[in-house]
Amino acid sequence: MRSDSIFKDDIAKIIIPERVLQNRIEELGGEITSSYQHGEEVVMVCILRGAVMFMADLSQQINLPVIFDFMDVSSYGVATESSGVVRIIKDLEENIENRHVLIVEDIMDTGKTLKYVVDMLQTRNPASIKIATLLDKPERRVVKQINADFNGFEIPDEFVVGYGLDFAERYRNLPFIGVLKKELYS
Ligand SMILES: O=P(O)(O)OC[C@H]1O[C@H](OP(=O)(O)OP(=O)(O)O)[C@H](O)[C@@H]1O
Ligand SMILES: Nc1nc2[nH]cnc2c(=O)[nH]1
Ligand SMILES: [Mg+2]
Repeated sequence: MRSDSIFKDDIAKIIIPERVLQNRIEELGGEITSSYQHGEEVVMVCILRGAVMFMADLSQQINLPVIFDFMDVSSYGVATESSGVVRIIKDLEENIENRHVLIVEDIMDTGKTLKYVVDMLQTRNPASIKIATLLDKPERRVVKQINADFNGFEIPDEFVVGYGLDFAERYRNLPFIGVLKKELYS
């Protein structure tokens, strides 16, 4: 039995069902593939932990040689509001100098996490940096100078969970994006 059963009483509504999510990821993979030269190697940088599901599914839709790497940065802790202080918990293993980097993120909210990551990776002189985010909450943006090159869905300002996104580390294994019942976190 899948994870939807155990958590079904905690979810107020499903905003992106599994099939819709997977169809869009397939499209994104196509867009990303055609944005690079044929056969160009791409270092996919997954921002732990939220982007794990998206990285796994998106990478299978990219028809290019890809390298996996992982960076762990965290700004939320167990809260639903960003602290604004981004911490690096794990850095990349790869040297990205002169290589094409695709940052893979689950959600752009205030934009602070991505701004921090992009600025830091830029100092390592990659050939290019592009950003793929599954979700974007444009109403919440604080850092204005950052935009995703590829985005799956624009969503309203609601705290979402599932498909990698957590609340207090739970719900990451749901196969869809949903909104948690308010009484669980307020
Ligand atoms: O645009 P921002 O306001 O910076 O928010 C977006 C970031 O917040 C969440 O990560 P979090 O720091 O909660 O860690 P996690 O990925 O391990 O859940 C999410 O996965 C993004 O990385
Ligand atoms: N789980 C979760 N993490 C976030 N980080 C920034 N916004 C969100 C959100 O809506 N849900
Ligand atoms: Mg994250």
